[in-house]
Order: sequence, then C-alpha cells, then structure tokens
Amino acid sequence: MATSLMAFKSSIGRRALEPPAPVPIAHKPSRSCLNLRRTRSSRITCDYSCFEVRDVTYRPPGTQISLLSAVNFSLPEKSFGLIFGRSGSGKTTLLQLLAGLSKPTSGSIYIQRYGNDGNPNQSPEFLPPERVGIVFQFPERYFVADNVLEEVTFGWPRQRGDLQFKEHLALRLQRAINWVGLNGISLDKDPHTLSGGYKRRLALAIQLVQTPDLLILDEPLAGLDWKARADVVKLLKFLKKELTVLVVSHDLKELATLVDRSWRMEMGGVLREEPLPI
Ligand SMILES: Nc1ncnc2c1ncn2[C@@H]1O[C@H](COP(=O)(O)OP(=O)(O)OP(=O)(O)O)[C@@H](O)[C@H]1O
Repeated sequence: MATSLMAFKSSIGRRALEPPAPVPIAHKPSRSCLNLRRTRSSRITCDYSCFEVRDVTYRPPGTQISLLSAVNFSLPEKSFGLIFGRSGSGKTTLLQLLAGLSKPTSGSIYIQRYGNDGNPNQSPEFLPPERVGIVFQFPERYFVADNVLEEVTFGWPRQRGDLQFKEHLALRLQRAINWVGLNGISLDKDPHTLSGGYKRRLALAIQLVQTPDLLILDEPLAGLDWKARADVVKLLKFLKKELTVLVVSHDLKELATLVDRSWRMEMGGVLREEPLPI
C-alpha cells in the first residue's frame, strides 16, 4: 500500500472526521444496561453511564444494500463487550459507525447516564468520535513514523503551545506508554522492528493518548503467536478497569474470561445478544 494511503488509514483511526448524528428526542430507559450493572456488583452505589446503540441501520451511500439491520445494544462503562459472527456479517461496519468513520442511515448512538434507581437522570449525549479510540485489524500495517515517539504523537498539534499544554500532552503520553507496558522500550526505536505483541501495544498506546472513553478493537489477537496473544489478553484485562472496551473477534475462548456481554452478528447485519458458544 502506498505510504500516503497508509498515513490516511492510520490517521482516520486517530481523530474525528464527521459530526455526530442527532441525539434521539424520545428515549426509553435501557433496563438491560441496569441488569448488567447488577450482575457485576451486588449493590449499585453510584450513577453510571452506558454506550447505547438504538435501531441503527446502515446502507452505504449510493447503494441499496443494507449492511446493518436495526441494531440495538447497550454497554455500561468499564465493561467488556464482544461481538462475534461469520465473516461478512457486518461486524466491522458497526465498529466504523461507532467510531464516527461513517454515519448511520438511521438510528442513534449515544451515551446515557443513569441514577441509582436505573432511570436516566439526564438527556442522552452524543458520542463524539474523539471519545472513541479504534484499533483496526493488523494495525501495524498502518504505522507511518520512523520511531515510537513520532508514531504515538502523529497528528498532535505542532504549533507552539504554552508550557501547561505541553505538560498535559507529556502526561498523556507517559500514561499511555505505562498502561500498555511500552516503558521498557526506547522511544527512538523503529516501530517496524518491534515484536508482534509490542506492535499491538504501540497501536493501543496511539489510541490511549487520546484518552478515549470507549476503546474498540477489531480482531486484536489476529496474526499473533501464543505468547503475544496471552500478553494482549492480559493487557485488555487491565484496560477494562480503566475504560469501556468493545471487541470484534473470532478468538472466543481466549477472551472469554474478560467478557461481560456478548452478541452474535448474523448475516445481513442482525445483532442478537447471546452467550459465547464455547
Ligand atoms: N461500502 C460498501 N459497499 C457495499 N458493500 C460493503 C461495503 N462495505 C462493506 N461491504 C460488505 O458488507 C458486508 C459486511 O462487511 P464487514 O467487513 O462489516 O463484515 P465483517 O463481519 O466484519 O467480516 P470479517 O469478519 O471478514 O471482517 C460484506 O459483505 C462486505 O463486502
């Protein structure tokens, strides 16, 4: 792939391109979101929020083909959701809508805050694309920089900011590097010379510096050896404590211990909540 195209593909995973879809006017409380909170903690002690997808359909512009058919689901904050299903069923298409890379043809994607009683306690909010980080399948194919530091900070503002702003960026960088366990690696290292597992850590760090609320990963274990796969699973277990994670994967057994909620995507873009078939 030409370098310029690689840079473009990489950059679309790093920043928002399109304005968010309108927030629904009439909103029904999501009981399923509350139920999941109850199973994760016997006593609900504070407000919480859920990422919610309501009646989302998608038809690529200029076509008559519906790739997603009235998709509905909720994912509470700091939980781990997994979508599985046959190749070509529409999983990646759904992730792209959540990341704001395409707009739903109809339906809405938003964040809803709930009170202790399980009822919404404020109006639904847009899910702005800058609050979503997406790691594509084989993210290392889209690395563009000559060293780790430039790869992580690609797309950051280059103009002279004040000291406070620079300190803020430096803290974000340090936190992301620590979270993914890249602190033992020189920031001067060429990203292409890293091992498979470290390349995935770097791809995660690129998203985490943006401090997303929702982290989306498309086949995070694909193409890795057994040790790197185990490392990535361990890392996702840690990240789940810090933010909400939504994964598309065929590697159900390896991810099973992390999963709070799972859905099968059926051909034609029909999503159904279903336990993992393992
Ligand atoms: N812009 C488009 N126009 C027409 N069809 C499309 C477009 N984008 C994707 N498709 C088709 O939509 C279907 C769903 O694709 P998608 O990549 O979302 O599936 P998937 O479930 O993620 O598959 P995989 O597991 O192989 O990644 C496929 O048949 C694909 O060819």
